[in-house]
Order: sequence, then structure tokens, then C-alpha cells
Amino acid sequence: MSNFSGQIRAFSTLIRHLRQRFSHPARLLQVHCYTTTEGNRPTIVHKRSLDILHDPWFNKGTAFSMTERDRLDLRGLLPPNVMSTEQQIERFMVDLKRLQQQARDGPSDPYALAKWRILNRLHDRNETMYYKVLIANIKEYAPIVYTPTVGLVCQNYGGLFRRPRGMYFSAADRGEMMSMVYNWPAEQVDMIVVTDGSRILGLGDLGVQGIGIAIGKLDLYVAAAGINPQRVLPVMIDVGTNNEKLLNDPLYLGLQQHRLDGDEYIAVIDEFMEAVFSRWPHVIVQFEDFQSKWAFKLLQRYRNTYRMFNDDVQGTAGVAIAGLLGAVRAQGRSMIDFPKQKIVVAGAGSAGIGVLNAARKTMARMLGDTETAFDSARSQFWVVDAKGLITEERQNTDLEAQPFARKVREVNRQGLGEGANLVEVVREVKPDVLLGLSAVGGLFSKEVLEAMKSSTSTRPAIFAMSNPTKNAECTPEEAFSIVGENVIFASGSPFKDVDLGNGHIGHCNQGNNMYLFPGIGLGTLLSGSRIISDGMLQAAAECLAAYMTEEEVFKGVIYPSISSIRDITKEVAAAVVKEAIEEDLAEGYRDMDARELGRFSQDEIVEYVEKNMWTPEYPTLVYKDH
Ligand SMILES: NC(=O)c1ccc[n+]([C@@H]2O[C@H](COP(=O)([O-])OP(=O)(O)OC[C@H]3O[C@@H](n4cnc5c(N)ncnc54)[C@H](O)[C@@H]3O)[C@@H](O)[C@H]2O)c1
Ligand SMILES: O=C(O)C[C@H](O)C(=O)O
Ligand SMILES: [Mg+2]
Repeated sequence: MSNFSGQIRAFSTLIRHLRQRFSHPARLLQVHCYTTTEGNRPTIVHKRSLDILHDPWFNKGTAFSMTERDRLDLRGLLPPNVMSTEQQIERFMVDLKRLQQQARDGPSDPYALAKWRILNRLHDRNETMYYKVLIANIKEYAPIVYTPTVGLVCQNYGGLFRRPRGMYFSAADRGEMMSMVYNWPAEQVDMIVVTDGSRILGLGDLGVQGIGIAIGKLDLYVAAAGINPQRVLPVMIDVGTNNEKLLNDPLYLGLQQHRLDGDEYIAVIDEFMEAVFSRWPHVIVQFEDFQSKWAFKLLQRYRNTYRMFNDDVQGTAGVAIAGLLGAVRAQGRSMIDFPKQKIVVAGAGSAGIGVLNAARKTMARMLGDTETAFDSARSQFWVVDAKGLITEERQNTDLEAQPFARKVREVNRQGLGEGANLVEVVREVKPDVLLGLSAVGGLFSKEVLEAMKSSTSTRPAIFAMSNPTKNAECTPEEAFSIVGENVIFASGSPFKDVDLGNGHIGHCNQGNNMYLFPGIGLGTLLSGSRIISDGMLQAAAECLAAYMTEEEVFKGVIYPSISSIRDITKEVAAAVVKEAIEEDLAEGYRDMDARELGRFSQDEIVEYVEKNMWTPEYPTLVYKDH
């Protein structure tokens, strides 16, 4: 008898199971798909776009053909290179086997990548939970989702790629972008971070794999600025790559051609900008990690027409200014003494030139904002690039670096000449500040740091700002042990504080544009400003500088802890909103019109910003048929 009831139970379970399987059209198809023996008969699907990519039954990942991508609204949602099934499996196996290899050979940083994988899987499964984890543990996990690990992720993106995130616009999509942009499922997008992968951190051209940096930056937009994650869009513009290793790798996910250049390149970026602004007229576009050659040109081309900024040029500049002002205060002097600082900058790319321009303008403003002040401020800087000290004698200096080329007679008097090396420059100039944005790890060698000992400052400042960690111009240990305990130290990627062994701690600041770009984006969004003006960027930098107390800067703490990044971002965003109102650029946001915004007090602006920051909480969900 008991055997019989067991059989009945098993039978009804089977019926229930079959009913469930056949109750959904997709499930019906699935069964059909597996039971048919009739070769390649097409399978009818009732899904499109991301729903297909997120459905393990139908997803083919990078193996969707171009015609299928068009039929199923998948164009732009996958990296451009179509892979065969064999290639897909090979890519997966290479990644899987790497684990064994790492166990054998000793990996460079196995735990960081393992943590990234775990977090990434959570990101794919449950965004609310992901951001709750990230916000609550930002100090611990920013170095995983952002610099330095994000650099390693981009370098290994081919193997790590599982589920696509964001959009890919490629040179092969010319003429299609205006319609492709509608393949993105969100009705509203507030923030786009776009890269062309040409200079990812200090790691060079990583082609399509650079998408990782756009994803990492947007993670901070959500975690720090409270931008709703449903309204962010990471974008990779694939115009090819000049990285020979990737060009020769059959498993590379991007276009295997050399980078477009000149008018052809501009035409692709123009088309992308028109497409995204035509679908989302109020979106803000952050340009990230474009090689310097294009970073400046594109900024000039778009900044008066579109809501956009370049993080490497403008975000970095603001963060550096805040730090440089902190370094002046740390000497027990007033910020107004900044124009007296002698500053040696190693690196004249997008970041270095961005910092130089902003520092020169800040000095000029402090000196009365006249043309003469602007002109004389230039003599506070010595710029050293790959060819050494830049002087007016140099042929073919980049347009952007020309204003900082030293007069030959002037440097000759100092015992220097065109192309003088960094040690010579530091030795002769005895600068207050040595700032590196060169992408050359270890550039501040023992000799350079020894030369810094003769700095005329009571507290010499050393900013080794290149990323990721291995590209830092020096470590804090080197700076404190060679130059002295009094040094003010900042690095682009995080380092631990240094135990100086006498009960004192050498503080390591993280001088990274992460302290500003989230607030610049949020402030622009909430003010509804049409463009991002110099004044708004300056307000952001000044807000960050003022965030630190006298006591902190005196201890050598010139940037806040990343644990308070949400609070800093709120203050920075409020400063940006205020400036946009003052410059009459604010047009309001959603129900908040410009006039009402204009009547707000300082505290009310901060409150308004805070109220509009998204926090990760599960909403109650209700089903409704459309
Ligand atoms: N901390 C931050 O917030 C932050 C922000 C932006 C960029 N960065 C970092 O700055 C670095 C540079 O970025 P970029 O966009 O300006 O790059 P880039 O490639 O445009 O510029 C690099 C510059 O360094 C110079 N250089 C190369 N070798 C040198 C040497 N031996 N001595 C002196 N100068 C040398 C080059 O001539 C060039 O001018 C990257 O590592 C990037 O990660 C950091
Ligand atoms: O990405 C960063 O950590 C900072 C900066 O934008 C960079 O390019 O290095
Ligand atoms: Mg960058």
C-alpha cells in the first residue's frame, strides 16, 4: 500500500513538473529545441534584447551573428567581434586553466581578481545587494571595482568577460548609431562614461577591453553620488586598437584593425554623441581614458554644446588643486601663498596639462586675475616629459604644452637646458612640489628623491599620481624614508600609511579624481546646467580643498578618507549646483524649476542634493500586464 501511494506521489510530481515546463511558451520551445532532430530549424523566441542575453537557454553571448544581432535588437549590446562556438569555449578554457597556472607560478594578485569575480557575479544577479555591499565597505572594495584592480580586470577582460554590461559602438556601426541607441532598454539615462580604450590608466591601449574602466567609474557614480543604477550606461567606442598583441590574438573581443584616425575617427565620435543626446537630451557624458591626442580636441569640440567633461583633464586637475592647496596649508601658510610654490610636473599628457592649466589659473586668480598675473604664474612650473625639460627650444611641442615651455635664457641661468633630466631639474629648481602624471612606475628614483631633500619647502610635497599601483612614480615608503618624515605624500592608487618606526605615521593620501567626478556629474544633473563650465569645476575643487580641517592638513592629511566619499560627493555636488545657479546656467531638474532652485539657501541646496541621491533598498514589486 505504501509503495502504491509513493508511486502516486511520484506520478503527480511528474505531472506538475511537465505542466510547469509546458505552461510557458519559451519552455515549450526549449523542449522542442532539444527533442528535434531536424538539423538547424530556427527556434522561435518571444524575447529580445537583454532578456535574451540574460536567458541561459537562448543566450549565445559573443557568438550571436551580426544578422541575429540586428533581428533581436542586440546590436551594440555585445563586443563587436563575432566569435565561433569553438573560440568561445577556447576563451573560457584559457581563463579556467589560468587558475591552475597561477597556483603553480605564483600569481601577481590572485585574491584581488577573485574578489572582483565574486562582486561582479553579485552585480549581475542583484544590483541592490551589490551596491549595499559596496557602499557599506567602500574602503575595502573601491580598490577592487576601481583602481588598481580595475586595471588588471581590463588587461584580462577577454578571459573575465561573462555577461555584457553597457553598450559597444564600433567603427562598423557607422550610420547605425542613431537607431542602435534604442537597443538600450532603459527609458532614461542620466550618466554615461565613455572610453575608446586608447589609454587605460597607465596601461596603454587596451582596445575594447577598456570597457572595464567605464563600468568601474559608474560603480562610483552609484555608490558615491547616488545616481540610480538603472540610469547609468557604460560605453565603449571601438575604433580599433594599435595594441599588436590584441591585433594578433584570435580570441580578442574587439575590432581587429588599427585605430581610425583624423576625420574618420571624429566622425565616429560625433555620430555617437548625436545618437545619445538625441535619445536622452539631458544625459551627461564623461569622457574617460582617451589618449591625450584626442582628449583635448574632443573636449574643445563638445564642451560648449553638450553636457560633457573629460575626467582625466578636468577631474584630475580639480583634485590636484585641492591637494596642492592642502600642501600649502600643511606648511602652516595661508592658501593665498600658493602662487609662490615652485612646481615640477613629470608628464605632459591629458592629466599633467590639465593640472598645469588649472594650477596656473588658480595662481592668477589669487594674484588679482589680470593678464599679467596669468602670464607671470607660468614661471612657477617646470615640465618634464619623456624627452626631458620642455623649453621653447624644442621643436614640435604639443600645442597644449607650449604655454609651459620654459624660456631658454631663464633655464640656462639655473644651469638647465632643453631636455634636462628630472634629477637635474629637481636638483636645480629645489621645488616645493614634485608631481608625477607620467605613467612611469618608479620614475621618482632614489636620485630624484635625494634631490628633493634640498627642496626649499618646510614640507615638500610628493604626488605620485599615476595609476595603477605599479605605475606610481614612487611608493610612500620611498618618499618618507628618503626625503624625510615631513613630506606630504599622495598617490593615485591606494597605499597603506607608513609606520615611521618612532611612534609616528607617514600618511598616504589618495589623490584620485574619484573625489570629484561623482560630484561634478551629480551637481550638473541636479542643476540641469546646459554645460559644465570652468566655474563649476573650480567650485568643485574649492569645496574639496575646504573639506579638510587645519588640524588634518597639519598632520599631512590633505584628502579625506574614502569612507566618507558619499558625504564629500554630496557637498561637491551642492557646490556645483550653487555655481551653476550663480552663472545662470541652471535649468532645473524634473519638478524643480530653475527659479525655485535659485531661491534656495546653501543648506537647502545640500538638502536637495541629499534627497535626490539613490540608496539601495528593495522596493515592493507589483505585477501589471502592459
Ligand atoms: N590620480 C589620478 O586621479 C589620475 C587622473 C588621471 C590620470 N592619472 C594617471 O596619469 C598617468 C598619465 O595619464 P595621461 O592621460 O596624462 O597619459 P599620457 O600618456 O597622455 O601622458 C604621459 C606623459 O608622461 C610623459 N612621460 C613618459 N615618460 C616619461 C619620463 N620618463 N619622464 C617624464 N615624463 C614622461 C609623456 O611624455 C607624456 O607627456 C596615467 O598613469 C594615469 O593613470 C591619474
Ligand atoms: O581611473 C583612475 O583611477 C584615475 C584616472 O582617471 C586615471 O585614468 O588614472
Ligand atoms: Mg582616467
